[in-house]
Formats: sequence, C-alpha cells, structure tokens
Amino acid sequence: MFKIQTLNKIDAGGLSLFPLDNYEIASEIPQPDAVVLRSFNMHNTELPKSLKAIARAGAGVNNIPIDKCTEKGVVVFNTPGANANGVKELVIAGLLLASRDIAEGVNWAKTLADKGDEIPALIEQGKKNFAGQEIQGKTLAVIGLGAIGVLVANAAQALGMKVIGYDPYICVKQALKLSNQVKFVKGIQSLLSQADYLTLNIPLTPETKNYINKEKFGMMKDNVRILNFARGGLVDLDALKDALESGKVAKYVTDFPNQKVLNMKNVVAVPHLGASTKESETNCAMMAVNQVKDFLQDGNIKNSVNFPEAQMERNGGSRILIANQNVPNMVSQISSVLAAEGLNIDNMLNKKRESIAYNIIDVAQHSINPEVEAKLEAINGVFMVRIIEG
Ligand SMILES: NC(=O)C1=CN([C@@H]2O[C@H](COP(=O)(O)OP(=O)(O)OC[C@H]3O[C@@H](n4cnc5c(N)ncnc54)[C@H](O)[C@@H]3O)[C@@H](O)[C@H]2O)C=CC1
Ligand SMILES: O=C(O)C(=O)COP(=O)(O)O
Repeated sequence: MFKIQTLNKIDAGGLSLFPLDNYEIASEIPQPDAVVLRSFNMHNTELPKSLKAIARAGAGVNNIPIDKCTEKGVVVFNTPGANANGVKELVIAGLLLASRDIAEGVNWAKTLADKGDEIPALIEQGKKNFAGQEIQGKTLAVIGLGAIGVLVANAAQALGMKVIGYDPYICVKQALKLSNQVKFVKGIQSLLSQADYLTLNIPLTPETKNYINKEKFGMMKDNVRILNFARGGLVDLDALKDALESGKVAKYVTDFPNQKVLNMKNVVAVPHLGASTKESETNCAMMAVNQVKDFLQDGNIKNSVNFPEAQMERNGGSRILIANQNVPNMVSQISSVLAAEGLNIDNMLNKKRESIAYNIIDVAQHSINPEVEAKLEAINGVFMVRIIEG
C-alpha cells in the first residue's frame, strides 16, 4: 500500500487515478511515500524518511526545498505546460485590465446600487473617469518564452499587438511553437525600451529574484504597463512603488498581491487565479498523479526538476533503483554487490543530471535478499536505494 499526502486540495479527477486497492490518500497521513501539492510552502516542512517523491501539480517549484530533496533522494516532479492555457487566458485578461479601467469602474458601478432610477444617468456622467486605451498596435514584450510565454505571445499577436520576446534559455520545442510574427530580441535593454506592455513569464529562482529592479525600470518607456502572473518576488517592490508614483509604470497587474502591493496606486491585484480553472486543475492533477504512480510502482522518472529523465520497460522480475553522486567507478561497485548476491543484470539504465546519477536495474529474480539494499546503501556516494520486487 502506498501512502499519498495531499498538501493542497487536488482535483478529484486526478486523484481518482490512484487505484484505491493500492493507495491511501489523505491530507494528514503518517510516513507518506509521496506528497502531491500545489502552492503549499514546504520550505519549513520536515521531510519524513519514508518520502520518495513530491509532485507539484503545477509549474512553479519555488515552494519546494529542491536541494534538500535532492540530498535526501526525494524526486521532485512538476507538470510542465499543464496549466499554461489557463494562465495565458488570465494574462490576456490582464492586458485588458491594464488598458481599460475595468476593475475601478466595476467597483464604482457597485457603489451606485441604492441610487434607483438615477443610476443610468450617473453611469453616463461618471464613465469619463474610467477611460482607457486599446491594445491593438501596441508593443508587448514577453519575458520568458516557455509554456506560458509562447501561448501569450501568439495570442497577443493574434489580437493585433506587436509582440517581442526575450528568453536566453529558450528550448527548441518552445521556439518551434512561437509565431513567426513574434520578434525574438537578444538584449533585455532593447526589449524593455520598446515595450508598451511587459509580461513576466519566468520562474522565481535565486537568479531571478527582484529581476525587475530600479535599473530595469530605468530602461523602460514612461507609462509602461506590467503584468506579473509569474511570481511576486520577480519584482523589487520598493522600485515598483517609485515607478508607479512617478508614472513610469501606468499599471501593475499581478496575480501575487501582498500588503505592500495592495497599498500601491495603479495596481490591479488578482488573487493567484492563473491556474484556477477546472481544466488546468484536472490537467495538472492527472499529470502529477500519473508521474507519481509511474515512479512509485516502477521507478520511472518523467518531468522531474531534480532527477534525470529515466524510463525503462519492466522485465517481469525485480527492479533495483539507485541514486548516487555522478562520480567515476559507481556502476562497477554497484554491479559487484549484485554479482556477489548472484543477481544477474537483465537490463540497466544509467542517467545523469548535473551532480547526480540515477540507475534502474532489472534482474530476473522475483525476490531479493533484504541485505542487498543495505549493501548498496553502504557504497560511498550512493544516497538512495529502493527495491521493487516483481
Ligand atoms: N499565476 C499562476 O497561477 C501560475 C504562474 N506560473 C508561473 O509562471 C512561471 C512560468 O511557467 P511556464 O511557462 O509554465 O514555465 P516554463 O518552464 O515552460 O517557462 C519558463 C521560461 O522562462 C525562461 N527563463 C528562465 N529564466 C529566464 C530569464 N532570466 N530571462 C528570460 N527567460 C528566462 C526559461 O528558459 C523558460 O523558457 C512558473 O515558473 C510559475 O512561477 C505558472 C503557472 C501558473
Ligand atoms: O503552477 C504554478 O506555478 C502556479 O502558480 C499555480 O499555483 P496553484 O496550483 O494555483 O496554487
């Protein structure tokens, strides 16, 4: 029986993919084998010894202590692209919220609720306070051309905007999806100096913290409108406050309000709704659950953010999973332990990612001497061993 702990509400359609005869799922469960979560902040959560995997039903993994997980041999997954359409649609809404004074106008209209027959006249008098601009023909700069950025760029282009994009690490798969009308810009200064609108679609990492800072505001045109549906920490809030006060930034639309942001002028604050659609929630949960199942049952790894991709067909016998430091002479030490136990390797996969290596080893035997696990763990550099008897 595998134990799954959910740290946020996870879509039921996704969770139903865990067969209940083999899985126990609860928000509080002792010694879980895996955690499935959304935005729950795990940085102060102790990782139990039983934990083998964490699956983020979503894209951003800044809420998970990745380095600590890697050290402990815990595989962390996310669900790339599974909520990208949901976020794209909200970013497009953000473009319009940044252009037309919809949020303030709607709030004001509600204040007239008790004015009876005067309402239509009051509306016509008051609407001049909420006039805006159109997006057609304006330049949108997209920072980060990943799953979300590419969809936003293509959609904005189809709405009549000029779109320019920036991503020094763009992958071929995403580049091929980008409309050929979108201009790829190599330098951030050139990008920022052209933008009427700017959308951030990059992860929050130590390198991108406060990515939009005083220096970058200085490169922007006056009256720029900024959309941040990526993470609050990407923007230096003191510099943002100054930029909003001075009129450098005309509107800041964000999915990540906090006290400082809510007290700034010309902010439209959305309560982190980017991925909160039935479709995105189901897509993310299904992908996360399938990845966890494949890992717990067969040791296969797909869409991990800390371990290499590794998938191998089972041979009908037992499977040995080993993670070790990516240093010479590991495979020979591992195979010596197996040979000494009379275990003949039928099939083996050895994949590397930065400083770690991950091995999937299939042997014909259906049961394995319990001492093998301890012997493999005793090899210097091995930090995770799991045996799945077949
Ligand atoms: N508001 C919401 O509910 C949601 C927010 N997000 C946020 O959006 C972020 C992006 O999501 P996806 O597009 O799905 O991820 P992704 O991994 O497909 O794309 C991220 C892109 O950013 C690029 N990038 C990284 N550092 C960069 C830098 N310094 N400058 C320019 N480009 C850089 C990468 O090369 C990659 O192409 C997530 O990490 C998450 O923080 C994601 C989903 C939902
Ligand atoms: O996928 C992401 O990165 C998100 O920000 C979505 O977060 P959520 O799953 O809605 O808590």
